[in-house]
Amino acid sequence: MKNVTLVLEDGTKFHGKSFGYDQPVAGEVVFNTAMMGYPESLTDPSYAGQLMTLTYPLVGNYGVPPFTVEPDGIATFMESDKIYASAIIVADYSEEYSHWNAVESLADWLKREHVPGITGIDTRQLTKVLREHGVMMGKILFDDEPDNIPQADYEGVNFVDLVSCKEIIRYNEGAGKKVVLVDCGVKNNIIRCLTNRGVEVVRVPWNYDYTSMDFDGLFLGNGPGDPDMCEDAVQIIRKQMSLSRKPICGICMGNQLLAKAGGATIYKLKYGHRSHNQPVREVGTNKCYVTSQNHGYAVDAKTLGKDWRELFVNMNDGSNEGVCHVENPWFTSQFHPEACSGPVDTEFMFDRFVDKLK
Ligand SMILES: NC(=O)CC[C@H](N)C(=O)O
Repeated sequence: MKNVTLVLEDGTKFHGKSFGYDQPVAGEVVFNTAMMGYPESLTDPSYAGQLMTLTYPLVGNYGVPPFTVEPDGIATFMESDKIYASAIIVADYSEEYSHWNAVESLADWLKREHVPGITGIDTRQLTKVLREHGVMMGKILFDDEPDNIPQADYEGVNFVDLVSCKEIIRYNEGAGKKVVLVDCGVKNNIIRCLTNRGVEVVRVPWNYDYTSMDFDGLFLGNGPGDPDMCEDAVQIIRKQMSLSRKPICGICMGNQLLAKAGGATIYKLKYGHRSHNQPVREVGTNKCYVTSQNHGYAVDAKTLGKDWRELFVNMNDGSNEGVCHVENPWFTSQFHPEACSGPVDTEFMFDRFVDKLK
């Protein structure tokens, strides 16, 4: 195992060992406090451009599931077709693994996909630094090589364009109600949650103009990076809202894009929400849900358009967790009701949406 150093933008250094692909890398350093779910998180396209730190200390002990594909072309156990995170940072990589569904080790998977992984990092201390300073850019450097990689850019990069599908993909063709799914970097479980409810899904590229297509509802998926880079998608949503009252639902990036289309502005959170235990209250009720999250930006609820209101609020920091239109069936969540990984308490969001299609 080669010696490596994680160098943060402010000069803070953490020393560790490489257990993945031996290659220096730069990106936005973020932390996730979930206790499990590394196969799902690594393949979540929303992690593109990020070095993913896990605070749970023991990682790798349940290995990696196989990349089998279902008849509709979707991976059975993964959230997309490859690893999207730029690297993984852990405290204690477990070389031994054991799980009924594991076919390889995390190290072998990272090497095969050319993704760096480092271990021996005090990830809880690293997280404290990120929480105090705010999210930072960083580099993983090999101690026996000079630092010859540029610092990465995060803000100002259109990651959605890099990860979105390039052509229309159809699932459950002819099944019944037809849903246009805007792919900003959509996770497979959003597609599964829709097709399992008997709807046809037409997955379109993030900037595709679907407004003249024949469909029953619009679904705006998750995706990486700054939502302000997705102005084209916002314009198309606005056009759709001016044409019809068809149901619209959105998740994460989808919340941000719909809120933007309704007039709201977005800001960057100090250090993002990435975990399985974010408490969220449904506005106007005493119902609190435990949710899975992965986002670095948030909707500024004070700027919501006049016919819009907050649907969910984060009980830790009061940030927005979803919006809805006061009259039309347009509603979203900032959290991930599809979970994968994480709690499934809020899967009812898909039921609410499919119900509205009728
Ligand atoms: N998972 C997502 O869709 C994240 C949305 C956006 N990229 C953010 O970080 O806030």
